[in-house]
Amino acid sequence: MSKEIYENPDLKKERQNCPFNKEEITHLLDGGKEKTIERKQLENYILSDEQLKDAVPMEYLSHADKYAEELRKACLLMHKLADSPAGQVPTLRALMGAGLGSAVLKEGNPLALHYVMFIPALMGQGTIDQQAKWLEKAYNLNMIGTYAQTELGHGTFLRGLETRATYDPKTQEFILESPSLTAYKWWPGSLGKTANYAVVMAQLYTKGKCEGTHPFMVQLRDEETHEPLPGIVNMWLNPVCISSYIHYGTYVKPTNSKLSYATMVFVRVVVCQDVTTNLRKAVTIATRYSCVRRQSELKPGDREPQVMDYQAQQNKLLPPLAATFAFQLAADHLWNLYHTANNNIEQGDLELLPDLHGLSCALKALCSSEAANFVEVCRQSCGGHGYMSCSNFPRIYGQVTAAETYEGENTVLWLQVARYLVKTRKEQSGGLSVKYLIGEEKGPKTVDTTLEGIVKLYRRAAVGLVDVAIAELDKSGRKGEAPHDAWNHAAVYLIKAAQAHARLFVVESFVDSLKEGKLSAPVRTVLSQLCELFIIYWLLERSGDFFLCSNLTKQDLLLLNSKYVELLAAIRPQAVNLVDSFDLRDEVLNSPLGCWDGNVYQRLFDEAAKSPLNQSNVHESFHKYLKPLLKSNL
Ligand SMILES: CC/C=C\C/C=C\C/C=C\C/C=C\C/C=C\CCCC(=O)SCCNC(=O)CCNC(=O)[C@H](O)C(C)(C)COP(=O)(O)OP(=O)(O)OC[C@H]1O[C@@H](n2cnc3c(N)ncnc32)[C@H](O)[C@@H]1OP(=O)(O)O
Ligand SMILES: Cc1cc2nc3c(=O)[nH]c(=O)nc-3n(C[C@H](O)[C@H](O)[C@H](O)COP(=O)(O)OP(=O)(O)OC[C@H]3O[C@@H](n4cnc5c(N)ncnc54)[C@H](O)[C@@H]3O)c2cc1C
Repeated sequence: MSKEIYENPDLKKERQNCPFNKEEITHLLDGGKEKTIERKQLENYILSDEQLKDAVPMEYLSHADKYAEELRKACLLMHKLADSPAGQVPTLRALMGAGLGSAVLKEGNPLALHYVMFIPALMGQGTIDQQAKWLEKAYNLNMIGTYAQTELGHGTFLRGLETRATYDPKTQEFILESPSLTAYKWWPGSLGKTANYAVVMAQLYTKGKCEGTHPFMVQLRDEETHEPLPGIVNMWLNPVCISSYIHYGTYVKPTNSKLSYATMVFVRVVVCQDVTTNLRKAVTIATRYSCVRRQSELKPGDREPQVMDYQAQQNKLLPPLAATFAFQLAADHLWNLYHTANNNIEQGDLELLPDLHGLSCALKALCSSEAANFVEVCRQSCGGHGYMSCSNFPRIYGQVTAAETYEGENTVLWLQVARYLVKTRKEQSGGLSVKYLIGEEKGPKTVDTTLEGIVKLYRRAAVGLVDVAIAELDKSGRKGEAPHDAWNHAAVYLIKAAQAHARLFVVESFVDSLKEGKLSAPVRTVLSQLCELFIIYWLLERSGDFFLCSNLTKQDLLLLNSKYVELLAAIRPQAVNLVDSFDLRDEVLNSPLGCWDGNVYQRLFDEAAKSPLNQSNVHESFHKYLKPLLKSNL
């Protein structure tokens, strides 16, 4: 007799009469039906392996045991690569990020940097000969690498890195040294115990002149014993410069000194997708839980309502739900730009490099900061149970908020974006994503609150805030301030302009994707509602920017507020169906609050029972500490 599959009755009701085809949205997010089939096959292949399951919850292991357990599984995953039904690269991409990878490696992947930065650095900056020598070794895992750039004293200011690589023309060797404590490489993932090689970013000195930061391949540990090589702590020998800038002792300048920063651009691009995956997990957990959880009294005398029926809860969860689509579509556009720019750069055409740098900084800073804020809202929307470690919100939040710092601290990246915007606006020249800055904004300044009218408002704010920042810079200049002081004193305006640019890109990506996409009418309807909700939400959150830069009136704002709450009510009935469309397996969500069946309370109880403290009625510490205290009559 087949066991009746439990489904929480409220969730069951939420799923009845779904007006759109969930699979159509799943395919849209996966990149097509074939990609969905491939993903599901890969998930089955990985998640069915009993050796990849945790015997005990990771939170109850020691630091060293956590490391060992994650390394065991990471190595097992690499052995499974060869037989993966999805092929090596799609499998690696799935295993490195917040999706399938985090379902197995909950504390992090000790081999992530090898694939996310070490190999991309070789591919992006190594010469053909160097790639021939190292790439096969790296792909075959005959070496494990990391990307060692950040030092104790410097992470942001790369021109201030202290590690030096001095070229000795006599021996044709580079001598790498960390001249001070603050020069010690600090933070690189896998550097502590896992990697035996590293791409080390160091200041290149040749003929007594500093030529700036360059990447060097350095062996860290003996390939057999894994012991650190002699002098590894403060002196590294035999590094090799990864790039072809030293010809017979003479330094040959690269076509663009920033090409050595290319690896960071790649990670900024993939981070946008990764934080979006984490946000999808958080929204799914919070939405399903909010339809299972019944609390308080909405209508006097009635049964306790689903907390999702409170407008306040819809206001918490539906904007992040909409954001998952907005960020995914924007990240897809950025990924396409990355490939176009990279192909051009390989042909020596660097024209798109500033656009790629500007946009990757903007989107990485926006998606990571917005996702971190939204994940925290999702956590809070689940009350006390959202605070539990087993809810998975603490881990999801930790992963997303880290992305606000790594790969370029967000504030610093916003200022990079502002530099690019001010230059484009002043020089009236620029590439893809800043066309709106070239020439004057055309059309009437009157406001219409249609979708197109709202997009025009975003464009006005993006242009207007750049002009406000430029006016501040010019004002400081007229007062005789040096450019660097004027820049520092305009930072608040510059960052606002950068953020408005990033929001415009996301809004236009969302709107354009709906225009271009081949969608069924029901899917187009629900995605259009999400799009309109999201762009009004952001406008209401940042209304000051729009008042400053357009003819937006109080009446317009009141109208948009009404439209916003109408959209909350319109989307509410489809919230569970929309998160079901993400097709995130319970193992990927890894949360008793978000499971498909909604059996929340039993799962919470089962999780609590796993705690070592719940294996006995009285813990031994009672007799050691508490009992003596109780008897001490203080
Ligand atoms: C197989 C796997 C595939 C996929 C993976 C799947 C999932 C992965 C998911 C997630 C990732 C998983 C794990 C990742 C975990 C951890 C990774 C984190 C690793 C790190 O943190 S590595 C260290 C990162 N560090 C930084 O980012 C440092 C930030 N600082 C800088 O970048 C620079 O200092 C700076 C840009 C802030 C300033 O540099 P500068 O002072 O040299 O330049 P200026 O400001 O003076 O500008 C001069 C000029 O140069 C232009 N410029 C600057 N940077 C770039 C660039 N990168 N590209 C192009 N152009 C650049 C700038 O615009 C100026 O131009 P202008 O014309 O003169 O104005
Ligand atoms: C989880 C994680 C993983 C990491 N992995 C790696 C890795 O694998 N390899 C690696 O090399 N590094 C790695 N890092 C380091 C990371 O790249 C740096 O922490 C990051 O670049 C920020 O630099 P910082 O720590 O020096 O911060 P700082 O730049 O010192 O930031 C401190 C404050 O100073 C402000 N600030 C700095 N410069 C400016 C400016 N010009 N204008 C205005 N404000 C400014 C910042 O906004 C911030 O508020 C990792 C970090 C984390 C958190």
